[in-house]
Amino acid sequence: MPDGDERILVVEDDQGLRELLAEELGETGYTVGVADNAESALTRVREAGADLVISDLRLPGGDGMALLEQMAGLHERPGFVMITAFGTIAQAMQAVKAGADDFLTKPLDIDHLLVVVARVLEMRRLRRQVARLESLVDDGDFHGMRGTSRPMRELFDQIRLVAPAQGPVLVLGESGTGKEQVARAIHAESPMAKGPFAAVNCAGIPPDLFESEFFGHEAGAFTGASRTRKGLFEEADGGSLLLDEIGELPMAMQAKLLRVMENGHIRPVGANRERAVNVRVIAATHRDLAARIAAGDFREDLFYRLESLTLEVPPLRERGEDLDLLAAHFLQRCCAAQDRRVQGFADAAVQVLHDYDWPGNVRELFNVVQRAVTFCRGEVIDREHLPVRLRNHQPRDQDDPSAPALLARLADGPVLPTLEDIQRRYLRHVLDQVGGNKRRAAAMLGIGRRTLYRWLEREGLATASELGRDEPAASSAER
Ligand SMILES: Nc1ncnc2c1ncn2[C@@H]1O[C@H](COP(=O)(O)OP(=O)(O)OP(=O)(O)O)[C@@H](O)[C@H]1O
Repeated sequence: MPDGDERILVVEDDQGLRELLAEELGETGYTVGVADNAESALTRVREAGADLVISDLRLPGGDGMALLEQMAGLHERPGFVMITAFGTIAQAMQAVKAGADDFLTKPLDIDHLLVVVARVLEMRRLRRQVARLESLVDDGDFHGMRGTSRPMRELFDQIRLVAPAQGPVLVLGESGTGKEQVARAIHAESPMAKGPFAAVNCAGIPPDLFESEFFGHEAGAFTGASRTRKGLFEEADGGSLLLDEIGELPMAMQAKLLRVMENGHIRPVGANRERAVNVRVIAATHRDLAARIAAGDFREDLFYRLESLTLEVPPLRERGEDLDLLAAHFLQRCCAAQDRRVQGFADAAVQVLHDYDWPGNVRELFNVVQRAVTFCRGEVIDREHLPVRLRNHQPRDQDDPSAPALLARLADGPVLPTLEDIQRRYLRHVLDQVGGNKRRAAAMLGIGRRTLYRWLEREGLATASELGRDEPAASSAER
């Protein structure tokens, strides 16, 4: 029995038949709309959507076949049942060939009609379910993270590798790249998956509360501690604990954290005994920890304890086709949340999204799509629905007035250099500019560090082992 959620549009110019069909279908439990010509039917489906269209083959203002063709071009194509006159079986077959799900001949047998309607709607539900499941596989859904680009596939492989291993994991990446999602995926792939997952943002804890947040406290341990409270390590016992923004942890807490990670025991504030805990620590940061160490803000010993399993989450601008995939994914999510039916992005909007460099990464993209869905009143997100900062953004090359001058300098000999020559010279130039710092060089070139390593090795500018030595943040998983 239908629950009224399924919407059927009856397109019929014969008023008597139209009303009869609407009544029968309505009484059966469907939500029914009507139209008496092809044009208004199309407008209705575009604006309000429909799960099934039942249309007469002959209609004023365009025939049912043309309507069928137009429906096929819609993003969410409704099911389609064609009504033909008795004795026009050839036309009915033609309609099925053109994509109609079934046909009915006049005079209509209402019981037969209801069986056909139920079957077509059921088929449509199943088709959508299959498409959804296929998209989960094909769209590279890895524990809620979407990505089919090479850097993301590599990241998923690395997560599968580090998850079963013992020991802490360090997750590096710019803000909004999905570090917390990566931590959840590590937990889900690990032997501790059935245990709890706890997360804390170290930047959000007042310094005097750190110890009790991490290790808990006994009742009366300090003013305001009226009851005994478990700390994060006990909450995460048997599972994983994400320490987000680890770079913000005060030095004194870093020493205590290191101790717990080494001996697996905590002592709640005010307790006179230690307790054993079994927690997988996952630390994340967008900070350059090597620079924090150099500035005296981060303990080197803690860093070395954390960095043996390091994962780097690539920035969105290095993920190529994932931008479209994520935009479409967020569009679907936002439409569902706001109960809207926006079909997609106009070419001009896609261009703007691609020209932008996404400093806020995936989180920024989500916010942009959410805002666009709110501002867009029609079916398609266009340029004007995107924020001004995106529309006014100049792609990097045009941005840099020195680029033509630099190119001229690189190519200033009597013979024009090859592209490889230019690449080699440009690499040296960028390395000079950043004082040999490979992390910054990679960021400036807009490529991943491993790609930079490959280039440098190929150009004979360094060997793999040399490259590893001055890069404390490079992971074993990466090399
Ligand atoms: N690959 C992805 N697929 C789908 N959603 C994603 C993906 N990566 C990130 N997100 C979403 O983007 C948002 C930001 O992700 P997350 O909080 O994990 O980033 P973060 O790197 O931890 O951010 P911060 O540095 O600010 O702590 C979340 O809403 C998350 O669900």
